[in-house]
Amino acid sequence: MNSEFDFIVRNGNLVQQSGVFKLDMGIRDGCITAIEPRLEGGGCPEVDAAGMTVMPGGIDVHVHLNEPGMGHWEGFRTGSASLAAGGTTTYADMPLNGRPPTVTAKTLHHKIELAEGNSAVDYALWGGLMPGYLDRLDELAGAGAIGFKAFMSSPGMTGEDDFREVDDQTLLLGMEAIARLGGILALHAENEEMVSALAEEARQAGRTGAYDYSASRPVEAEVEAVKRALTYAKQTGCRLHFVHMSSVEALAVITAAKRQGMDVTSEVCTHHLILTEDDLAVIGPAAKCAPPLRNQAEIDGLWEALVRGEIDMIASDHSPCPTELKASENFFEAWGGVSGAQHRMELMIDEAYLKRGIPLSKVAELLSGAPADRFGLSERKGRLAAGQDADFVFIDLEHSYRVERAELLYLHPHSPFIGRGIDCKVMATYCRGNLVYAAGSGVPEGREGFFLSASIPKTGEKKVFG
Ligand SMILES: NC(=O)NC(NC(N)=O)C(=O)[O-]
Ligand SMILES: [Zn+2]
Ligand SMILES: [Zn+2]
Repeated sequence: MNSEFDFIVRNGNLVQQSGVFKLDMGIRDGCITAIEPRLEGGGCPEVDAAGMTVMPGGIDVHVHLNEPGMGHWEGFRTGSASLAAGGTTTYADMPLNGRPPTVTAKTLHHKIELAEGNSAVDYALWGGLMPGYLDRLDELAGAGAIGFKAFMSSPGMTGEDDFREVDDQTLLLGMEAIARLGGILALHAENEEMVSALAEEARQAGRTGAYDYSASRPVEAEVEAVKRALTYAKQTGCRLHFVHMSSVEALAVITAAKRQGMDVTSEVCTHHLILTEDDLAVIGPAAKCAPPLRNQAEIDGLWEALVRGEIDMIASDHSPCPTELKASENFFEAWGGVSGAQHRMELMIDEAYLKRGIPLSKVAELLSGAPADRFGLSERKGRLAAGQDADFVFIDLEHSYRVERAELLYLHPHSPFIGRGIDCKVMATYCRGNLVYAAGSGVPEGREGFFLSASIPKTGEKKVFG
């Protein structure tokens, strides 16, 4: 064999920033080294992608895989397998629900050890900002955290050493420190006093159904938290990323801040774009999350904002738990978090492209390109282009199917999307040129996912990988 490539992907419909084009892709040493209408083979193996839509590997910057300590909820093996099956080739794991949370360099390094040999795809790690750990932000940055995450409302775990929300002072000082490091602070933005008071009131009155839960976490709680965080960011110069935005009003506040020149981005989750509180009432606690599912008018508004370019990226916020914790009749008791890692890309292609006519190139930016840019991964990840890692996904746009429990690769196979029809399917996922998922055969045993270490730059500089 005499070829400049290890293999060629032939005749796929490649989703690129400027549109979708029928092209060949040459792969060598895990990278895309050429993209052209017709590549000379020279005898190397070829993968026939005719009829397939080829998306850049998905980048999901918001998942909770729960190791160490909580691997019985979800771990790197099962969580990363579900991501691979969903077309995600890079994920960023949140600093909580593991025990201990990722708030020191030592705990971050321990996570890397646990992921080693178990992660089907590449990954980055968030470090946590919480009270009492302000002086650990430097070491987390040094250990390669992709950014920092804080909760403005309770994260829902009650152990003494568990991750907990920031008080205003920690938030402000944390932003000061993170700005100095040139990092980004990701925020779960809900006003804790409002949501805990409303929850208490509802529980006391015995109002514990789906609509009662949603009403206990109103849009105002989100808007207030976003405004407060932006005030501190203005004072400190800290870059912000708002996770799982659920309301048009909060997004509008973020858009206004961007127009003033603030360095801030927003993420919206698949479930907030697709499911309503009426769905929560029908599906049950499998669809319980915080902020909660809202109504159809809010969803329509979110889609309009997405079309206007006011949503920067889509994440799953995969927050798994044992299925028993989703069984309670009382919506305040059940675990808050949606298992959604496996369907982010399919659902977005189905809803955004097939149903709403949003171009695939735009969908790919929301799923891959924009998160890569924002979190310093775009030298290697995020787009189908020569010089990038060979992370790509074959999508069959002709394949309709229904989500079934038996096909979920989560440790605990529940999802609010069970029973939902989807009009496209991930047929194969490649990470750095390796096949990490194929419909029919699943995820191979060998796990070669890499840790993507972000050395946090001074503001304005580019990140480099370790
Ligand atoms: N402890 C959690 O995993 N919380 C998560 N739960 C949700 N979203 O319901 C989150 O991201 O806030
Ligand atoms: Zn959150
Ligand atoms: Zn989360």
